[in-house]
Amino acid sequence: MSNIIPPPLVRRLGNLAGFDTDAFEAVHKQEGGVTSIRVNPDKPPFPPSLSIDRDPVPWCNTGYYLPERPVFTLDPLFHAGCYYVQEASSMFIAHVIRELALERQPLVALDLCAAPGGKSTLLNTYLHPDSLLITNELIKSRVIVLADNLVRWGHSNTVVTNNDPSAFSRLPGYVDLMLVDAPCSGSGMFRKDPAVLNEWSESMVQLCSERQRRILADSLPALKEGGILLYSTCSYSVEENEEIADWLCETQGMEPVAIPVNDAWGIEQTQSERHACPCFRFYPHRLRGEGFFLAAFRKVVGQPSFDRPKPKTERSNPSIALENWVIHPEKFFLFPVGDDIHILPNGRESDLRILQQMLYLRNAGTRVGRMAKGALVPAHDLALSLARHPGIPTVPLDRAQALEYLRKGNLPLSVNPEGLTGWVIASYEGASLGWMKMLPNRINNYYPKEWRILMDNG
Ligand SMILES: C[S@@+](CC[C@H](N)C(=O)[O-])C[C@H]1O[C@@H](n2cnc3c(N)ncnc32)[C@H](O)[C@@H]1O
Repeated sequence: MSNIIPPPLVRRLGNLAGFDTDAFEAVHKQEGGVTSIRVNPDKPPFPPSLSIDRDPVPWCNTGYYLPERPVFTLDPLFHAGCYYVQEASSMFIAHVIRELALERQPLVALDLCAAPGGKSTLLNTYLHPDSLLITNELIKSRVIVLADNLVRWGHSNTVVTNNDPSAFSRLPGYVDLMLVDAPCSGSGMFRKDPAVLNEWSESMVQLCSERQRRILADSLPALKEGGILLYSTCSYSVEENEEIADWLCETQGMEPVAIPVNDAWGIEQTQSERHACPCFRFYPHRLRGEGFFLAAFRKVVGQPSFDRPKPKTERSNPSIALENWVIHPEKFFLFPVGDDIHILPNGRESDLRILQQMLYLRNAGTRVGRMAKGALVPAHDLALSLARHPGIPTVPLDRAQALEYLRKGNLPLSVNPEGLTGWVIASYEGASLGWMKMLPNRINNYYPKEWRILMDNG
């Protein structure tokens, strides 16, 4: 495996103001990259199991660098959605949201290329809690991972879709905020994943640039006039970055949006050639993070908007009592998906109907469970949801027991000294891992078999 940065890429980057070829090449020869996590502020606890040296990511107040890379699979809090392992540069989106005051009011947001969910979970945390997040992934196998990661993160105001970007043109002017974290040639990941180096070529950059334009042109009708587009890649190539920024201004009715940043962070600010769009480049020799690019835009062209049907009066379905399962059930409406009951925050019923008509939905809101013999059989998703009722009995497990639970193993009756019966939450350091059913002579482990960990303690 070669660790030599392709000369055509270095030559091209060498022409950019502020680019230091020697430092860039030197950092790619160093062993190991940077490990960072973003904690979930809505879930306890701040992960004590990770020796976080409390070295924060400068542009994201929930991001932290770790001194080394632990085996995350063996940390129960990782499975509980208490944090997400995310490359630090990508967390810049938290800063962008705050600088553009996007968290001030509820938005309809679309994360178009979303799997595995790093930026969607970030949007869940940073957008106004009454927002609706539509998180989309084209590739079927990847949308499963995306949906699982969002279940772990625990927010109920999210709809996961599995569509080609062109499907969103059926929803003209529907969204206030669109994030396009586009598939790219991946040069920003050379240090983290040297295998990407062998796949890189100039023709691949060209292909990616064409695909990025296609993805944007196909989906941008969904952004309303005045709406914000965040465009990002993990490529260093100007063809996939600044040139796309100029193309957006020239052909898609977008104007650039400036974002103030702290110079001490080491983020390189460039301008696109023709429209002087402010662009942000993250270089691993300038800061603790991998290669990343972001630019922000506002739609200024007139955009016909989707004719939304008048919302019907929305109310919870009184025939199913969720009082003991869901906190503030009056804030949600219920809807069936097959045999399952899901909840979505009130006020989003018409959005759900529209999205169900126009798109293929992989998940919507929080799956609460299904009725059997007049009682609710709770879904795993509810166990990880922020909407779960805090009064549900909990059985605290130590680390070894928690890992046994996550392997879907058998737990001894001794974990239940209080003799609880029925459905209980298996918890670790205050965080919910999933359901157990306490029977007089045994404990049934309801951890989903497709989620179970296959690793030994190591
Ligand atoms: C850079 S990754 C997204 C990473 C994600 N935003 C995150 O933060 O975790 C780009 C995604 O685009 C998807 N993709 C690939 N080809 C695509 C296409 N033609 N249209 C839309 N998305 C595509 C890939 O499957 C991949 O999940």
